[in-house]
Parts: sequence; structure tokens; C-alpha cells
Amino acid sequence: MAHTTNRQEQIEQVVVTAQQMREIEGRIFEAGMPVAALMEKVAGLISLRLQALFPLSHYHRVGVLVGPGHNGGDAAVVARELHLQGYEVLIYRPIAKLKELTSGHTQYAASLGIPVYEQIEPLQNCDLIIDGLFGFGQTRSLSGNLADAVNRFNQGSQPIVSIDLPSGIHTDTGEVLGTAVRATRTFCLGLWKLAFLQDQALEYIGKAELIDFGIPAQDVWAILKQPAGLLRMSATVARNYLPLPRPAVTYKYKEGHLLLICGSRRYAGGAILTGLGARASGVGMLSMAVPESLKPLLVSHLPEALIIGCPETPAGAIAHLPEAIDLEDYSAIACGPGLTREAKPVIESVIEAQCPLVLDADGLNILAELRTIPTLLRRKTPTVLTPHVGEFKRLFPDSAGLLPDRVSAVWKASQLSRAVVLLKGARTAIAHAGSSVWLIPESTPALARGGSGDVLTGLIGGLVAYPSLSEQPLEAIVATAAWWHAQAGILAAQERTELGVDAFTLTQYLMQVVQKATLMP
Ligand SMILES: NC(=O)C1=CN([C@@H]2O[C@H](COP(=O)(O)OP(=O)(O)OC[C@H]3O[C@@H](n4cnc5c(N)ncnc54)[C@H](OP(=O)(O)O)[C@@H]3O)[C@@H](O)[C@H]2O)[C@@H](O)CC1
Ligand SMILES: Nc1ncnc2c1ncn2[C@@H]1O[C@H](COP(=O)(O)OP(=O)(O)O)[C@@H](O)[C@H]1O
Ligand SMILES: [K+]
Repeated sequence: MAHTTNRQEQIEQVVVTAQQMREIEGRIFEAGMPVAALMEKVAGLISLRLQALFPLSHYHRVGVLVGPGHNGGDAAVVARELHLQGYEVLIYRPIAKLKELTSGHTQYAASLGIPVYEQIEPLQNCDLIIDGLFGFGQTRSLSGNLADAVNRFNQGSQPIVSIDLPSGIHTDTGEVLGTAVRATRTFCLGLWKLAFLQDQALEYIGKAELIDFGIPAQDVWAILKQPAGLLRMSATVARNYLPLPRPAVTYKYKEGHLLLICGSRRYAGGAILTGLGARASGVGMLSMAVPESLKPLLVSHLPEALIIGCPETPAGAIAHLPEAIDLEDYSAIACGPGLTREAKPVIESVIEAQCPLVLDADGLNILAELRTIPTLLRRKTPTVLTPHVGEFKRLFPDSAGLLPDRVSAVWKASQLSRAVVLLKGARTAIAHAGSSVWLIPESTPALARGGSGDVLTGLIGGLVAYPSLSEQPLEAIVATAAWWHAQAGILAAQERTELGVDAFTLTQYLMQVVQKATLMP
């Protein structure tokens, strides 16, 4: 993160594994910070945030789940603070053997008159539950009475706030270990843990919030090294990879020439959406190769684009690229949406192109037929693949075994193929050649809708085509496009609800994202 100097901004962009978090904390403690003082500080911040979100006037009775480790310690301090503020607090402590600090805080809480129970029944009528059973120290599965208790709390209608992670969620993979707390909100402590960016954990995490308790940046970088392996894409970072401002003196080809190859008689709309995604990138020149019969349709939707009609199969797919196309003319090619699997000769041609190549949809299915890894390893210029999980499994059967740990799976696939692999999902992950993995931390399920991926392909193609960005890491440019796409979805959903974000509408919100990002201080 050479781009930002502000500690808070750096902290927001970092993602850590449990092991890394432990090592970072280890440095802080070694330097002299007392563990007890840090726990007091963290839990103080949590208590203040809880009081703001859940005022005493509406949430009188609070159940606090105290586990055996320091997550339980945090919870016991929170219990004390809420009690002192006038909340009626009850502690559930299922495991008798507690770490020393946790034991001390629980004992002190009890001395103040907070009841401590080993059964959940007394906590049944609480207005709010605070989950401090396990945090990033959890590796074992929940079973027996503990699992039953968690399942019963999940059935209640009261909100649940988890401290650090929902208990039962694996810090790195996001996997449910036996069972897990379904939190309304989770306060992630200090640094974002990887589970917050793994699709399988999202419905347990609820609304996620980082509680920044002042981890010094130098301790983070001492453990993560730069560039870090896991990175959260944000507006601050994305701004560095937008082709703005344009130089005062420029011309269309200097702002990139993208060739899109897409569409078929059956999937004509996909070609339009891909074109509109590319348009939003502002790319200097857009050419589109489509089946000959779609030419009038494309011209009417994208009058600025150069539409190239291609020979068609009887079913209306592109049979092959016309002789007149010279792939050397373009600064990037994006290919795939709506092609159908009949367009195999197209993929065989573009694989030989000497510019960056983005493959999506049927482009990926055909690549899998051609044998993904040997085909990609032949290429001398970068390839970007944008699969959803189904396509990913066909492309990379060997890496797919790591799913549902999407971050490990995409990392492995990129390492084996040397390509930039963008794995679509609720939290899209982008990896390049086994180096960093970029994660898109915010999105909206409004995007789970036919055609929104086509828009993304066009947008990625457009950004990749900019010669002014060609010195930048390709994976960061692809992640910027994915962040942009997700932000447009969020804006559109805010104005139109999650039901109102069809793919065409999505394209209409792309510009607003750039306006917002570039107006930021
Ligand atoms: N260090 C600090 O000052 C700060 C730390 N912070 C807080 O500390 C948290 C990490 O604390 P932690 O390392 O103590 O681990 P934690 O997640 O509480 O639990 C591990 C314990 O649970 C036990 N256990 C696990 N699974 C189990 C099972 N199924 N059934 C039964 N037992 C099971 C496990 O036992 P073991 O598996 O080792 O036998 C171990 O004893 C972190 O998330 C944050 O909240 C913050 O306040 C910042 C400052
Ligand atoms: N639950 C979700 N939350 C956020 N984004 C999602 C969700 N589901 C899908 N998306 C996004 O929507 C897009 C869908 O793309 P894709 O599956 O290729 O659809 P299509 O081929 O119909 O265009 C991807 O960018 C993906 O990340
Ligand atoms: K927890």
C-alpha cells in the first residue's frame, strides 16, 4: 500500500488470517503493551458502540455469552460496562475452565451482582445477545451442549452482536465449524479477518463493522510485508487505477482500443450489455465483433462503436473472425458473453493475440474444452478470466477442490495458470499468478441477475485497454473494475431497491461511482 500514508486508511485495506493476527498482537505485547490493558481498551470501544446502536431505553435486558478464551474476556468486560450503565446484564458461561484474564473479569462481573449461568434458559427473554464465546482462537468444532445452545440462541428473535467473529466461524475459510452464531452484526476487532470476505460466512456475520483499536501500522507491515497477500479494494485505492485525469493533449487511440467479441442470435442482449459496460470505462475506441445479423441492433445501441459483422453458423453464432480483423490493432480484447459454445474457432484465434485478453462466459467454457492450463501457459501476454463458481469448476477442476474457501481456490488457480482469475460471487476475489489476492468487500445481492456479469466484462476490457494503465499491476486494474461494478450495484439498489437493478439499469449507475470517487477529498 505505498499509495496511502494515513494509518487508519492502511488498516482498513488490510485483511489478515488468524495466524497473522496472532503475530501482529504478539509484537504489540512484546513491545510492552499489557494484554489486560488492550482488552480493556477494545472492550471499552465495543461497549460504547453497543450503547449507541442499542440504547438502554429499547434494549434493557442483555445476555452476554462468555467463552473460555480472550474473546470471552472481551465479553466479560462488555458485560461489566453495560451493567454499570444501567442495563440488566446476564452472563452465560458454558465452559468452567477460563483463561486467567477471562476468569478475573468474569469473577469481578459476578461480584458486581451480574448473574453467571451455565444454562441458557435464564437468557431466553433478553432484548440483545452479545456473543463472546470464541474469536480468532477457535479451531475446534462446536458440538454437544455448546452447539445446542448456539442453535437455540439463533432461533430467538432478538438481535445478536458477535465480538470479533460469529462463534463457530473459521477465521480464515469462513467455514461453519459444527454450528455457528448467526449474528445480526459483527464487530471485527483491529484488522479485517479473512472470513469477512468469504461468501460462506456472510449470512452468519450480518452487518460487519471494524472496531479500530489503534494497531500501529509498522506492526502490521512487519508481519504482512509489502505488498500484502490479501488486500481489500476501496475507493481510495481504486482512484489510483482509474484513467483520470486524462492528459490535456491526447487522442482516441491513446486512450485505448478495445475489441469486444460477443453475442449470437440467441444471446443478442449480452453483446449490448458488454458494449455498455465498455462504454462506461471511457475507453478511447470501442470495436465490437458480433454475428453479421446483429450488426444493425448493435449500431442502434452503441452508435459510437465500430461494429464488425462476422460470418455466422446456421444457429447464429460467430463461425470465425473475418479475415479483415487484425488482432494486433487492439490494446485489449474481451471475448465471451453470449457467444455460445459453437464459437470455438473464435477462442482458438484470440488465444494467439499478443495483447491482454479477457475471457468470460462461453469464452471460458470453450477454454476449458481446449484444456485451460496448457492453453494459457502458451500465451505470452496476460489473460484475465472472469468465472462464476460453475465456470471455475469447469476451468480449474484441481483448484475447485479448495472451494468453498474461495480465496484459496482462486489463488491456486491463478498460480497454476499464471492468469488473472476473478472469481465472481457475493465477495468477488481476484488473484494473479499466485501473488496477492484482491477482495471486493462490499456488494449487493441485487447484482445476482442475468446480464450483470456481461457489464463487468465490458468494464474490465475497457480499463485493461488503457495504455496509460499498462504499467500498473493488471490484477489491481481488474479489481478496480470489479469494485466499480459492485459500487454501481450498491448505488442503484439504494435508489431503486434490490429488485430494481437489471443489468441495463446497472450500466446507468457506473458514472456516478466515478463521480463520487473522484470528488472524494
Ligand atoms: N490478546 C488480546 O489481548 C486481545 C484479544 N482479543 C480477543 O481475543 C480473542 C482471541 O482470544 P483467544 O486466543 O484466547 O481465543 P478465543 O477465540 O477466545 O477462544 C479460544 C479458546 O476457546 C477454546 N475452544 C475453541 N474451540 C472450542 C470448542 N469447540 N469447545 C470448547 N473450547 C473451545 C480454546 O481451547 P483449545 O482449543 O485451545 O483447547 C481456547 O481456549 C479475539 O478474537 C478477541 O476477541 C481482542 O480483545 C484484542 C486484544
Ligand atoms: N449475492 C451477490 N452479491 C453480490 N454480487 C453478486 C451476488 N451474486 C452475483 N453477484 C455478482 O453479479 C455478477 C453476476 O455475473 P454472472 O454470474 O456472470 O452473470 P451473467 O452471466 O448473467 O451476467 C457478478 O459480478 C457477481 O459477482
Ligand atoms: K465471538
